[in-house]
Amino acid sequence: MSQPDSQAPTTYLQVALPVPFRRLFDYYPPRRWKGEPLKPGIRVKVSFGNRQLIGVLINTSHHSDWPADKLKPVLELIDEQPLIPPELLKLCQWTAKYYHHSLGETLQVALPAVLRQGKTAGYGTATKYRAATADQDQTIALSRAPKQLAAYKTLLEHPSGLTLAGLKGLGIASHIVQGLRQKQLITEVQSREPATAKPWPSNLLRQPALTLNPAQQQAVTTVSQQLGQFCCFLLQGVTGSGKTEVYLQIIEACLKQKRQALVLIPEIGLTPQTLQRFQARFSVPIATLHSNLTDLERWQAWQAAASGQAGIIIGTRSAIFTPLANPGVIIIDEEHDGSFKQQDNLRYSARDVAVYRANQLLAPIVLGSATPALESLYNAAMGRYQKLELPDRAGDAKPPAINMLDLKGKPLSDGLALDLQPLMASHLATGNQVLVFINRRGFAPTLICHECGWLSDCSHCDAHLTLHRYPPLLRCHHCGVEENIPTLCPQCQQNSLHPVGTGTERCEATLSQWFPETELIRIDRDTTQRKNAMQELLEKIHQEKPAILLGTQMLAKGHHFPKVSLVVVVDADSGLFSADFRGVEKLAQLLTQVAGRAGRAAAQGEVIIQTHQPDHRMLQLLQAGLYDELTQSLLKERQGLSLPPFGYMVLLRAESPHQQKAEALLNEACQTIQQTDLAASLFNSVDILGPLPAPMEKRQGRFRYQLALHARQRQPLHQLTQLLIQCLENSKLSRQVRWSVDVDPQDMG
Ligand SMILES: Nc1ncnc2c1ncn2[C@@H]1O[C@H](COP(=O)(O)OP(=O)(O)OP(=O)(O)O)[C@@H](O)[C@H]1O
Ligand SMILES: [Zn+2]
Repeated sequence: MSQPDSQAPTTYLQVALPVPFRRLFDYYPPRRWKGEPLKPGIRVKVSFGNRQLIGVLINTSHHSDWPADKLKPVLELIDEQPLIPPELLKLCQWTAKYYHHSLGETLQVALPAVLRQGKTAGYGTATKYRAATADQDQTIALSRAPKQLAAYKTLLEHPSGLTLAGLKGLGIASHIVQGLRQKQLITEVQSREPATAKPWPSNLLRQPALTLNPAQQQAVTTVSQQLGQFCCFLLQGVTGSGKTEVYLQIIEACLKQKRQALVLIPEIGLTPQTLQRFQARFSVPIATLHSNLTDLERWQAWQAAASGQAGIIIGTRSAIFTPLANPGVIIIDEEHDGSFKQQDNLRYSARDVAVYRANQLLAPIVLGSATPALESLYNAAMGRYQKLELPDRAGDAKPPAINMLDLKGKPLSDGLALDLQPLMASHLATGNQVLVFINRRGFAPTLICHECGWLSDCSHCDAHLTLHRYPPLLRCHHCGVEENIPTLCPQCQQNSLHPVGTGTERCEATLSQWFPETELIRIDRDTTQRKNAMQELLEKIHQEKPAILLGTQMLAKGHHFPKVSLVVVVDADSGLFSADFRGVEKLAQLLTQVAGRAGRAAAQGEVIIQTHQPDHRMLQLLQAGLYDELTQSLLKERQGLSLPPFGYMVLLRAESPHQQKAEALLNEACQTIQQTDLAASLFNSVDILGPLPAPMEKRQGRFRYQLALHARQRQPLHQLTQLLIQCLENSKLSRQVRWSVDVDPQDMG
C-alpha cells in the first residue's frame, strides 16, 4: 500500500525512538510516499502506542521481523536532507552500543532540543511544500476551487517542492497553500538552507600569542604536526604551567589550516575566565555550548559548528556531540574531572567518547591536566597515548610549598587551628589573598543531642540533614527535603542539641571574627545559585584586594587567582579512608588542584593542610610534590586487585520504593542467565558481585541495590551485561523497579 510500485519489495524504515528500549522500530514509508530517498539521519514523525514521537531514521531494509499487520506507516518525513551528519550518527550509534543504552535516548542527549522536538522552521531550515502524489486525478477534486487547482498544478511542476516565499513569487498566497494542506493534497518537508559560512578574518588573532617556554613549545609543535591524523596526547602540566597557552597555540595552528577546534571544559559557569581567554585571543567566531543556553541559542551554536562558521567550539560534556564541518583537533581540559562522566540516563564519559571520535575524525586529541586520571596515565604508560609534559610553572612562578598542620591535641575554632590566625594575618598584611578550602557547604554536617545521641537524619535517605544558618534550617543534600531546626531534642526533649563537624558557613563565623575588617568571599553552591552570582564573586576576587576566599571545590577548579599566596585545606582526613576504590585518587587530585591555586604569580605560594594523619603516605608524597610516585603506587594497588584500569567494570543499579523489589529484580536476572550456555562460559572470565545494597542504600525514598560486574577483558564483560539487560528488560518486575546500566562507573554510590 505504501509502495510506489507494487512490484518492488516492501521497504521498511528502521527508526530510533526516544524510548528506553534498546532496539530500533520498523515502520512502513508514509502513505503517500513517492519513492523519495530515505537517508539515514532524517527525522520522522511516527505514532507509537497512543503518542506521536519524533524519531531518527537509521536504516532501511527489505526485511522486518515483525508481522505485517503490526506495522504502521510513518506519519511524516520531516527532513529532506539529514540534519544529523553521518559521522555524528555513527558516533551516537557507537555510544549507545558501548554504554548499552537506547539509541533513541542517546540521540536525545546528543541533539539540541529544537531538533528533538521536530521543530526547525526558521532555525536554518526552510519549509517546502510538495504535491502529495503525482496523481493528476486529484485535479478533479479541485475542479470547484480554481485557485487551489492552479496552485496544485504549479506544485506538480516542481516535484522537489517550493517554499512559501517561492509560491508567493508565483502568485500563490499562503491561505491557498493552507487550503490544500487541509485537504491533505500537499505535504510539508524541512529542507536545509545552504550553509552560509562566511570566511574567517584573515588575521586570526585579536591579541598576540605569548612566547612559549621550551616545554610548551615542544607540546605545541608535536601536536600541530599531527593535524590530519589520529593521535591521543596526554598533556600533563603542573598547576600554573600554562596549559591553556598550549591549547591556544595548537588551536591557532589548526585554524591556519582552516580546521575547527572542539574544546571541552568541566564547567563554564565556574571558570568564565577560560572562555574569556579564548575570546580575547581569537577573532574567529567561537560557539559556546553549555547548560545555560536557551533552545534557540543552543541550536544556533550547533548550526555555527555544523556549517563551519565557528572556528572554535567550547562546551561542557555534551558538546562532544557537536557536528563539525572541518574537524581539526579535540581538546579536553582537566581531563580527570568527574563532570565529564554523566551520572544519570546515558552514563557516558565525554572524555572516552572524545577519544573514539577523534579516531573516527582522524584528528589529534589532547587530554590536559595537572592531575591526570589513573586510566589516562596507564594508557600513556602502555603507549596508547603520547605523553607531553610541562614540569615547571610558566613565567617566574615557583611551585607552592606544602606543609602539614598536625591537628592532634591542637585547640580549634570551628575546625580551624588557632595557629592559622597569625599566618593568615601575615599573608593578608602583604596585600595578598588567602584561600580557605573546605569541601562541605552549610554550617555543620549534622546536629546531635548530647543527652540521648539523637541525630538529625533524613527520613527519605540514609544521610544526615545538614544544618544551615542562612536561612536557618536542616536540609538533606541528597533529596532536598527541608525541616525546621528543633530547639529541643525531638527524642528526649532536652535542650542539648549541638552541631557536629564544620561546613563553609561555620568556618565563615570564625574567620569573620578573626578578621572583621577583611573582605570574606564565600563561594559554594548556596552563595552562587542566583544567576550571575558566581561571575560577580569572581570579579570581586579579581579586583585583587586583600581578601579571604572561602569555599568548596568550586574554588579549586582551573582558576587563576594571581593574588592568592596562602591556601588552607581545612580537612584532608575525611577523604583518606573512603570506601570507594577511587577515593584516594580523587582526594589527591583535589588537594593538588587546590594547592595549585597558591603562588601562581609573583608571590611565593604556601599551602597548609590540616590533618590528624600527617604521616599518611599519600599526604607525604603530595607534600614532596611527587604526584607521579603517588599515582604509581595507586596503580600498583589497582593492579593487584585487577581494578580499573587493569580490569573493567559495569554496575547494574536498581531502585524501588519497595525494599525487596530492587534486589529481587537483580536476583532474578542473575538466576535467569545462569540457565544459558553462553553465560556459563562467560562466568569463567567475569566476576559478579551482588546484588548488594548501594553504599547509600536509601535515597529519595527509594531502596537501591547494585550488581557489580568485573572482568579483565572488555568483551566477555559486555556480553554478559547484554544478557543481563535482556533479562531485566523482559522481567515483569522491571515495571516497578527503575534500573540502569553504568559502564566504566566512576562513582560506586
Ligand atoms: N609562556 C608563558 N610566558 C609567560 N606567562 C605564561 C606563559 N604561559 C602561560 N603563562 C601564564 O601563566 C599563568 C598560568 O597559566 P594557565 O592558567 O594556563 O595554567 P594551567 O596550566 O592551565 O594551570 P591549572 O592546571 O592550574 O589550571 C597564566 O597567567 C598565563 O598567562
Ligand atoms: Zn534526603
